[in-house]
Amino acid sequence: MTEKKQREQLTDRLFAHEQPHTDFRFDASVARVFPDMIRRSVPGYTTIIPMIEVITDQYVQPGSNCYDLGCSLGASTLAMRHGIRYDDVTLTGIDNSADMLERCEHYVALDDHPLPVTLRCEDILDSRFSNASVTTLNFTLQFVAPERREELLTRIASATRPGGVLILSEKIRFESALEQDTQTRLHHEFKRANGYSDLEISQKRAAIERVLIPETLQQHRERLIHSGFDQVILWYQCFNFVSLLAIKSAGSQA
Ligand SMILES: C[S@@+](CC[C@H](N)C(=O)[O-])C[C@H]1O[C@@H](n2cnc3c(N)ncnc32)[C@H](O)[C@@H]1O
Ligand SMILES: O=C(O)C(=O)C[C@]1(C(=O)O)C=C[C@@H](O)C=C1
Repeated sequence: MTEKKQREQLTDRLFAHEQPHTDFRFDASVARVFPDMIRRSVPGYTTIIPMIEVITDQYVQPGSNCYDLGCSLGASTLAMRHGIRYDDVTLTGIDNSADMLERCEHYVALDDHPLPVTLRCEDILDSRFSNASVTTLNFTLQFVAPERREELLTRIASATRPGGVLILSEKIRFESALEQDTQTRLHHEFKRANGYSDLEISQKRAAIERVLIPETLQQHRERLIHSGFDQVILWYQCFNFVSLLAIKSAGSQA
């Protein structure tokens, strides 16, 4: 295959032609174009990934476990891997899409680093966590049913050591209708600037509507505290996409 053909195959054109509505799924066709899709769809994604390495480096503890939940193709997993400077730390990536994990294995193998990465195909609602120092949910919680989110965060918080963290990145919504409209318009302009057509933007919007349920910043903050984290810091925002750092203070019970 020519390089041009190869590039075209990896470009997200999944919503380029008019098609009947189906809910968005992380299937083989999405897995194939995912790096291109997420880079062109999520403002700040290309900043957040390298910062996950910086944050991991700051909070990882020797002899602990690190988790990347909803790891997709492993971009956030590999960022964590490069931030881990102890050889007695475990790093586990979990995703319930076999199509995503199959490609993730390939990217992990290509990444030249001595720390082993364990990949597990399972629903994070069924996963067990223990002795955690850094856990990442990079644009994953938004796909979990809202009524199951608190129980998941509570299990993560109670498995987190004192001084450990959760990095939580999410698409958010706004209480104010005016801000919601402005931020949504700016997000769509970002997509347009990245080459998506109006048809692609509107068909993708309809496909994710019932699958990706955004909440407000305040809902996230309050639930993280209620789940057992002691401090929540907004460390990144671009339009309606944010990343939070939830910290278990050094004095709290693990
Ligand atoms: C937007 S992607 C995450 C991107 C990735 N963390 C990164 O930084 O590139 C969301 C991922 O979460 C996974 N996912 C959604 N719900 C899940 C669940 N309940 N259990 C496991 N994985 C889930 C999806 O299969 C998908 O791969
Ligand atoms: O909100 C959108 O338009 C998106 O495309 C966002 C988003 C995400 O935030 O995960 C949704 C699905 C794909 O995984 C890539 C990006």
